[in-house]
Amino acid sequence: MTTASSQNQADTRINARWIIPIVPEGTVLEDHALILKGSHILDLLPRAQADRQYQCRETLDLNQHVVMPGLINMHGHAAMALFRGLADDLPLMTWLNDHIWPAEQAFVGESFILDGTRLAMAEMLRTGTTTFSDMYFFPEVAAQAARDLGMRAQICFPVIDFPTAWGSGPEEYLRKGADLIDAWRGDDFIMPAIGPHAPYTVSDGPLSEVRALSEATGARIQIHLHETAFEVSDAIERLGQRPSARLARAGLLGPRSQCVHMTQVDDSDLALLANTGAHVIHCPESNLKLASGLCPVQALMDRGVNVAIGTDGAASNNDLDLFGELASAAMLAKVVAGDASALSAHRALAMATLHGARALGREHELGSLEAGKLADLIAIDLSDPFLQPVYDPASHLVYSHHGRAVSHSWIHGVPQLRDGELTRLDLEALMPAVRAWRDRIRQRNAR
Ligand SMILES: CSC[C@H]1O[C@@H](n2cnc3c(O)ncnc32)[C@H](O)[C@@H]1O
Ligand SMILES: [Zn+2]
Repeated sequence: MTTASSQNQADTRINARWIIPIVPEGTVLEDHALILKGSHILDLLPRAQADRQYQCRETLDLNQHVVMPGLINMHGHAAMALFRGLADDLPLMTWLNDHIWPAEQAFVGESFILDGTRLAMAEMLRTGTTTFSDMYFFPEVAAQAARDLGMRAQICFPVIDFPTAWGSGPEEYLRKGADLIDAWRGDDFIMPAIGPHAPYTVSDGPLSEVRALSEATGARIQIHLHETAFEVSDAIERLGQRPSARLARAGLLGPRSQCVHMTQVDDSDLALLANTGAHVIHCPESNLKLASGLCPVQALMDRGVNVAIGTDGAASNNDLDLFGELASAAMLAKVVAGDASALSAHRALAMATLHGARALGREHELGSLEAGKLADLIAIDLSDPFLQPVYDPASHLVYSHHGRAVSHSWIHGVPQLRDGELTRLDLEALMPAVRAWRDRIRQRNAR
């Protein structure tokens, strides 16, 4: 007989209709319980066994829900949420040169970053993201905002050849960035990283400083790479080599590198990525909207390249719902590979969780529901009539679902979303600031 005193003590027990732990891939557990203690997952086991083994402070019955690891949005520019819908239906270089960079020059500053990042974090939390990667100006402000809220974030400080509101050029960016890395060393939530913008905006000198800083500190490097065919053909014409080859020669491709977009991939690129252990971050909706191109996800995975997923900024997507991104990714992968079995629903879910954790170098503690890992998880309510009947919850999560059905989330064991309501961020209180930015930005555009 089990007595209360022989039971293990824990904080939270979640009884879920389905649990998709991601590891082993393809698994759907029914009528299991997840046990949380402090910031970690203590156990994942059948409910009857949990009754015998654990006494928990609180128990949550999620009988119409799927529980899975929190999503990891591996690429974005969070504060660009304030530029959502500002410049649509344009190709990348026109969008950047004629619209986005002038708007950033006019408006980006500390308060823009704080308000925009908070708006983006609210949307990401509401749609199931628990960890995000950001590459934007005033990264110290974004880092503090994420830490204050309790979201996990890789914060990539920008390196770009021209002056911006954040600094006068690469030398200052790298100096401030090294301080950022020092400031957050050892933090569980904030992972400072280096964000050289793209091969066409960062020259060889700063690129070699980026490599040196990454080698000295272990910081990851995230870069927009092979986003368009023009980027590649222009580099071949001007420099006589593909951007991927230039980065490899500069020592920038390796297990700490995250290459964002990769819509142009030939055999030499495949070999470079596979041989160096660099990660690819796929942003399907941004690639579609800017007509940039299509990433050959299945071919990359077949060669053993780790492919994670990101939304990019809300100005080129135009939302931060990673579940929507997964639907786009899964369907595009099939067309690109000419194979309906490419990027299955379960593999897509792994791409948004475990593969992101791998790119961050935190696969041992994030990205799957396993005892000993951090308690970053979400619940999705599948009771909606238009999600019936349920044969395989993974199918609905990827093909039939949108992020608004996410009902609960925990990060580091702390509840962030309860019955669809954010617990630690007052979205209503943020709205006046968002409207004020809209008015200012609209006024300038009307001139
Ligand atoms: C130097 S901070 C980041 C910089 O990148 C710009 N940006 C946003 N989306 C994209 C994209 O898809 N490709 C290239 N650059 C992008 C953003 O506006 C910032 O200026
Ligand atoms: Zn981007």
